[in-house]
Amino acid sequence: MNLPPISALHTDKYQITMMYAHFKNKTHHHRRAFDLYFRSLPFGNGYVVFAGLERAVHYLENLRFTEEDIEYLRSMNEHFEPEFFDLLRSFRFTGNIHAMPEGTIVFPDEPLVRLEGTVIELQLIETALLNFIGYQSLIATKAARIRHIAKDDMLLEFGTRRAQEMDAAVWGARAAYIGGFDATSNTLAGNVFGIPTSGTHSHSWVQDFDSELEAFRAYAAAFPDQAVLLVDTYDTLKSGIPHAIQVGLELKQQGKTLAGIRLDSGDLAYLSKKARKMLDEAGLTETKIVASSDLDEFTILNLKSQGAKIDAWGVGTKLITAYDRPALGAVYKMVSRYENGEWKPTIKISSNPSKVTTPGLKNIYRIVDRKNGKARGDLLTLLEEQVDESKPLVLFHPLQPFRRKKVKHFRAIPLLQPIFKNGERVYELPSLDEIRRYHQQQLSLFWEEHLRILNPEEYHVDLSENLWQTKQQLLHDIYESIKAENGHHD
Ligand SMILES: Nc1ncnc2c1ncn2[C@@H]1O[C@H](COP(=O)(O)OP(=O)(O)OP(=O)(O)O)[C@@H](O)[C@H]1O
Ligand SMILES: O=P(O)(O)OC[C@H]1O[C@H](OP(=O)(O)OP(=O)(O)O)[C@H](O)[C@@H]1O
Ligand SMILES: O=C(O)c1cccnc1
Repeated sequence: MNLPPISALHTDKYQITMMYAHFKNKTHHHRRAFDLYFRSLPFGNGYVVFAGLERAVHYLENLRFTEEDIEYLRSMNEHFEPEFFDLLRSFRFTGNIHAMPEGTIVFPDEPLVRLEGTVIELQLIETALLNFIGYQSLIATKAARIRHIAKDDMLLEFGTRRAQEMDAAVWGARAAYIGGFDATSNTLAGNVFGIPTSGTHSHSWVQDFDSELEAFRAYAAAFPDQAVLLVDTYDTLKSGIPHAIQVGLELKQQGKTLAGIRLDSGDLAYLSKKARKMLDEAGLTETKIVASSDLDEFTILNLKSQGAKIDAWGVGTKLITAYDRPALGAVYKMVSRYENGEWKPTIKISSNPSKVTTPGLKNIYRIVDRKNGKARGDLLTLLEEQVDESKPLVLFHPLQPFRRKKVKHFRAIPLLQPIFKNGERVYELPSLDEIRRYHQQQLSLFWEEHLRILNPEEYHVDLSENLWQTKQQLLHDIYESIKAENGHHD
């Protein structure tokens, strides 16, 4: 894979201003820890498919300020002193990162990435990591929803022309593949990531000839055995399908097969049923029916319920733009400060209890029932805690701690993997096909109740007793200190 390096300037200006203010304050080397996570599930789905790590790794491994970047920053603000630029010249990512492998099924408020490092490096990279992971996870999740409905049908990603620019098309194609699509129409994504590609032809091919039949013949001559003919340019039932059948029969005489037809407008259920019947009656039983036209998981579900005879679905706009939820809303919050030789948890308080951060360096375990192999819940713990699999585990809802359940005979599977240690990558990036397989294995851990696309059952992410106590103590200490300060002022 040959990807261009990503500029260190791919960040928000406030990261640079904070870096400078830390430099002036002589606190730039202070060590901090952050968590990257999201707070609410997109599309009404029951889970998110984690994606974006590979791009994040590539970014972090190559993160440098070039002389040109430095020149630009010099022109940006007259306060920046030359010694700050020396710091940027020697800048390298030196931190520790743990993250979920791509393809993992993840839930709100779980650290998807846990980072430790100097405060300035962790500030600098926040924006890019949220950018990559937020978008790619969103598309992988949308793709997984569509896969859930399509079952074993072929799914083709057609979104590039409607995507929010080039990176979204290319990395979106990769995310869609992770989420379960079979192929992409984007040949760059095919080349860079090794994703299978697929292509039919457009209406312009048909318009380019004096007749539809001539157009179909010419296309089939170029790709005997692979041609998928678009049948809706003029009249699907009266012209497109009969012409495709004529070409299919001509191919048959040469010992070849018309691979498929594509329906791109009209009543896809009605037309596909008619088309299947016409093709079968002509003896073209192997010719597949591809459909496209503003599809998403709901339309596909509906078409299937109408008995549509569609073998392959081409999905563009609504997948690649995450049409019904254009951002995951991932966040990156400081969770701990290293002071006087130890980590001290920090918290961000909000009037909305679900937005109060969970402090400290944490691990996350998937609690899996040993008998049926199904996940019972995820458990966030403090880093130093061990989960003892030989004893019953009490899980409770962090916002409603009186709701408790006891779990026995379980495995506690740690989800965060070491990715960088002191700036060195310690993680071997899996191949895309390994990621896809891992994603499928992940899905098999969950009951269908959590996987259905409409009103899924909530999957629980709980805090260990110790972590919950730490959070309550910190909240208590902060409110006490605010009270004390207000007392002084009164
Ligand atoms: N049987 C069906 N049931 C439910 N939705 C359908 C059915 N057939 C097609 N659709 C969907 O209805 C929408 C029709 O889109 P639209 O009104 O733009 O017309 P079109 O048939 O695509 O024609 P054109 O491309 O010529 O504008 C698409 O989202 C398509 O996927
Ligand atoms: O509907 P989407 O899910 O976004 O899928 C992509 C659409 O892009 C193409 O149409 P377009 O009109 O751009 O080109 P065409 O001339 O090939 O029909 C294709 O025929 C699909 O309808
Ligand atoms: O191959 C196709 O049919 C295709 C590709 C991209 C967009 N629409 C259709």
